[in-house]
Amino acid sequence: MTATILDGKATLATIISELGERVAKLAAAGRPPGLGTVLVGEDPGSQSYVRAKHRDCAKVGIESIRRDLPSDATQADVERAVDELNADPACTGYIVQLPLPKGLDANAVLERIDPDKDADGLHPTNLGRLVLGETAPLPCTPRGIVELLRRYEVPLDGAKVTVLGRGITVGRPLGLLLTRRSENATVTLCHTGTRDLAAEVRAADVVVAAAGVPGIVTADMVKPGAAVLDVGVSRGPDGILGDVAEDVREVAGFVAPNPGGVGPMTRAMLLTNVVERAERA
Ligand SMILES: Nc1nc(=O)c2c([nH]1)NC[C@@H]1CN(c3ccc(C(=O)N[C@@H](CCC(=O)O)C(=O)O)cc3)C=[N+]21
Ligand SMILES: [Mg+2]
Repeated sequence: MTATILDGKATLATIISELGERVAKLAAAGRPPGLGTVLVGEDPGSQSYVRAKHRDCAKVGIESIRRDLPSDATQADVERAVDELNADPACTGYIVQLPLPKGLDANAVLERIDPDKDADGLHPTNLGRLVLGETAPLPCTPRGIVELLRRYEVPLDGAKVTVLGRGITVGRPLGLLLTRRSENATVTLCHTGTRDLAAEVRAADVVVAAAGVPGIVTADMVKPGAAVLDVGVSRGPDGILGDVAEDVREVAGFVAPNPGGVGPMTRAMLLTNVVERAERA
């Protein structure tokens, strides 16, 4: 058996064309959506993600507003950039690219974002709304994972999902999304304290690997036919290394590769959040 590829890159292209009409409507009504990004420092990975996000915006017709700050920017400098985007009517949604350089207080920055312009869904108010089941912008990577599974008709209702990683951008909010009544999955959230990771993965119909440990999910751990989504990003000398070993696709029913799987879906959901923010503004 060889797995069906969950092609995030192709799905991003589809979503970009779907969003075009909504963006045109907003522009015609005099309310064009605009995505802001705040990038601090010179990390090549972060720079390349931010570049890609603005390239996507150009394809959909979303205006781009970039605030690039040097790596020695102070907390006050970053907060000033946030205040400016909060006040800028051309910016309907924005993100602060994480991680911030050492010494900056990311939580204080996230809390300063206007929750109505929070395109990442990472403001504490919006995470709280997610917990409460209220409408809110959803974190992009978890939303992208759910959307990718939906488009490939991978069933979630009643499914056992094992998530590796409890970080605030992926694992923890993903557990909240998947256990909503609309998804109805049973979620096991694994982390460095998990006693028998292989057993937790082996029990799963869907595995989401966001541990950041190259090759931590191996073929012998995967239930035949399961869906395995690789969200791990480690940078090796030859490029991105995912969490999922190459031979998993001989056992799995579906594989979201890395690159080409969940990463582009994260960008697709950022665009979707920005359009939704503009529609609600
Ligand atoms: N405030 C904030 N929001 C984020 O959503 C956020 C963030 N900070 N910090 C970093 C992570 C990571 N992330 C990715 C986005 C796109 C790809 C992506 O498009 N990857 C391509 C390849 C990209 C490449 O080759 O460098 C792919 O997987 O095919 C990956 C990862 C968003 N993040
Ligand atoms: Mg994200």
